[in-house]
Amino acid sequence: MNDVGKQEHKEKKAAVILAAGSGRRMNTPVAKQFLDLMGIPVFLHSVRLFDKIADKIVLVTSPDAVEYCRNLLEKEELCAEVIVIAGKSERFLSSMEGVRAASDCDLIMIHDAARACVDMEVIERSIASARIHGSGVAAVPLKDTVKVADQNGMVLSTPDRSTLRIIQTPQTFKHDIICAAYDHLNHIIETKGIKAAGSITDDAMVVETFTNQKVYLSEGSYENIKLTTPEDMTAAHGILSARTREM
Ligand SMILES: Nc1ccn([C@@H]2O[C@H](COP(=O)(O)OP(=O)(O)OP(=O)(O)O)[C@@H](O)[C@H]2O)c(=O)n1
Ligand SMILES: C[C@](O)(CO)[C@H](O)COP(=O)(O)O
Repeated sequence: MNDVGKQEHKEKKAAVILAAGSGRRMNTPVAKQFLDLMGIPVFLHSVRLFDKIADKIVLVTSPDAVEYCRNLLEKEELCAEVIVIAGKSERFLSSMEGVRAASDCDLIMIHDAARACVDMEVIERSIASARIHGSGVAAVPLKDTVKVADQNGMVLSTPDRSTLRIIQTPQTFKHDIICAAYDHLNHIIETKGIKAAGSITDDAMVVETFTNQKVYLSEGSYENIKLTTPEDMTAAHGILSARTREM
């Protein structure tokens, strides 16, 4: 109870874990989120970690993998409420499904299952930023020089690197912000068709484009790589093995 005698509202946190992609660039017979990484499927690394902090986990996977994931997660001793739902053809559509399923929560953390090396510090910083600013999008400064080039490989310009960030997940938002953003996007798709959505590569972009809310970055980690091409599996194995040795 607080000092005016009202029941304190306990913050409810959801983790939406996106695992419905086809992993085209990994070029393996099994989609990358189901590949073995240190003895367990890639997506399970994120599920186990977010289970330490989330009240609810929404795993979004491909329609033909829903049963497989449900069976696998039933055998895990997870503390959070866990639901497994089917994703869609684009990341932002899978995310929209996940956000809907998590809409009973106050904070919604959206995370790529392909970022299996995320750590708790990154997650906590993303949550802390969302509590203060409404959003916390994990990001790191660029280490390399970036150039804008034309199709012939001729350099057009060199952007000021200090203004650029590499964007990761988790991307955490207060409920009202992310739900309003996806509701607006859904309305546009329903009225104008999917092409009107344009090219959306992350959830922050949905908030930037379809609300007047500012998006805030939180400190990510250079170890929080996205498993995209085959050499990323070797790197992830190295990162996770080093952590196991440190323990
Ligand atoms: N329709 C989609 C596409 C992607 N994702 C998820 O979003 C994350 C980031 O996407 P990306 O790394 O691009 O995965 P894929 O789309 O699977 O990879 P590719 O573009 O190489 O096919 C992944 O965890 C992926 O499973 C999803 O849930 N639904
Ligand atoms: C959301 C994301 O992981 C941020 O880095 C990324 O934009 C999604 O991956 P994609 O390769 O653009 O689908």
